[in-house]
Amino acid sequence: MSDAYDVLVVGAGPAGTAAALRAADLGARVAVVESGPPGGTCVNSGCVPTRVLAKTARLMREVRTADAYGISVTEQQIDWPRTVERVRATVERVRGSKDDLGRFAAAGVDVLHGRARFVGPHDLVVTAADGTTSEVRAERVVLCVGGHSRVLPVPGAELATLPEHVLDLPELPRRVGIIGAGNTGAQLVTIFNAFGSEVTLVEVAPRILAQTDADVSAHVTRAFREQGVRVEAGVETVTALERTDDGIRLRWRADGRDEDVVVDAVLMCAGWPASVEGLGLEAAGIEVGRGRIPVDEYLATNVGHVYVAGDANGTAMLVQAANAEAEAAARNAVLGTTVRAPHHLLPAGGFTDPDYADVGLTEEQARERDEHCVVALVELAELERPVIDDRPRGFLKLVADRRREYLLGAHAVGESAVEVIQSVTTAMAAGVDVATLARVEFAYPTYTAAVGVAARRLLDVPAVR
Ligand SMILES: Cc1cc2nc3c(=O)[nH]c(=O)nc-3n(C[C@H](O)[C@H](O)[C@H](O)COP(=O)(O)OP(=O)(O)OC[C@H]3O[C@@H](n4cnc5c(N)ncnc54)[C@H](O)[C@@H]3O)c2cc1C
Ligand SMILES: NC(=O)c1ccc[n+]([C@@H]2O[C@H](COP(=O)([O-])OP(=O)(O)OC[C@H]3O[C@@H](n4cnc5c(N)ncnc54)[C@H](O)[C@@H]3O)[C@@H](O)[C@H]2O)c1
Repeated sequence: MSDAYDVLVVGAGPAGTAAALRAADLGARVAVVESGPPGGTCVNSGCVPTRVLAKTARLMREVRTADAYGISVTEQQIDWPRTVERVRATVERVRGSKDDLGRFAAAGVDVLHGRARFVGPHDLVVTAADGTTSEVRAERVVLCVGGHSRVLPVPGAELATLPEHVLDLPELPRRVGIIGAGNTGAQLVTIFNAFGSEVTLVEVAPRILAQTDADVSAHVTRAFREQGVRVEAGVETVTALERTDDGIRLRWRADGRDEDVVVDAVLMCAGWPASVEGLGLEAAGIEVGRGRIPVDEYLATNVGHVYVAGDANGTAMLVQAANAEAEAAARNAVLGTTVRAPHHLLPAGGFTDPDYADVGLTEEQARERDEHCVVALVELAELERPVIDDRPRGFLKLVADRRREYLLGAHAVGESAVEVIQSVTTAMAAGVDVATLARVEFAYPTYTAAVGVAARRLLDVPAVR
């Protein structure tokens, strides 16, 4: 005899947690199945640990320049076991403060610990860690299974460390090879560079952070190179990893030549396919795409009663997207399929050195739609705060329509880039026009003041300083 639910949610990361709580809130009988600790990639091996490492990296950089402020610090060295301990303790604290299990209990959501697998369109089997199984039946299913790092099909791939296992490195590697310069790879560059490791970054796309605005990507590339990082973008492919006497040889081909570097650790950050292995999608007739579970605009799969929210549908792999999609998927699952996936404004950024962030269209995308769109760029060095803080490098770029009325996108690189972009996002979400934004007073001295200067520049109004 199997338990029966109105809605079964698979996965308790950001998407699954939001979907289960919303579905329960709408009156459904809900269960969530999770094979690991609650919080998913974000809390346990993604955003949270990476953010703590980014803060550690920031502290290292600050300590290196402390002398200029008259602060003498004699030894700057990473104690890797203590760093790892700190990260793990913070993950615990975040899990505690989120208290997902407590929130599930309060909302009446049943939690089934184990791995879920479809055995029919409405039937799943949950296998617990001790091997015991239970059967579950559900009217509707919301898959929030997230993803995992892609392992490249190259000889020696097993020698690489995946980003989710970085904390398992036995010691701080003196030399690090990083494959892939998406958000994960770029953040790990900054972390290990600040920790004193020699870093080589290998990327197949013509530029690093290929999804960001081209000027942002160029700025971060320049900064990485100045910091001593070897940046190899536009390579043909990584060909092999080989064990050597004193490390791992990372081989790749570029411009028809074989290149290599010997390092102590290779971090493989080459993509993030959906976790569909062992999920039994075929038993439910659910189609799988390349590394993702395809959905329509309502987040429904080809099997109408199964929805996918979060990383697993491969649209926008960010916590903010997971939350918004989960809300829509839960409503569709409980109330009928009427709500479209909300993907309009998604601010995002990376905690590198320098930070970068964006929202909306890149300049390139905006020009493809209308070559007469208007762009204003403010260098951070034009403002006082970045100069005061010794952080004068970077910029904010605003992209507006040809009538200079509405913002289409914003791109920032430099100190506090993510927070600056968040303010622009708030204005965009509220439909604030450029003229209104240009009249807003910004507190002095702040990085966000760049928004006002850029808005005035879009209107060709000289900045008063
Ligand atoms: C290194 C790194 C840093 C990141 N930093 C940021 C950041 O700063 N900001 C940001 O917005 N995003 C960041 N992300 C992305 C963010 O982590 C994801 O977008 C987010 O976690 C997606 O949530 P999700 O619920 O879709 O999937 P996940 O968080 O991956 O959760 C999926 C859950 O499903 C469970 N599961 C899978 N299969 C099954 C099954 N068959 N049965 C039961 N349970 C199952 C898994 O155990 C997991 O707990 C980062 C990602 C990485 C890798
Ligand atoms: N701060 C953040 O918001 C944050 C941080 C980390 C990850 N994430 C999200 O998580 C998801 C996964 O990120 P990711 O960076 O792990 O994956 P990704 O898919 O975004 O980037 C992978 C990179 O690896 C490169 N690559 C692929 N094959 C390669 C090869 N053979 N050799 C060299 N390079 C190769 C790709 O061109 C790409 O640039 C993304 O959607 C990302 O936005 C977000």
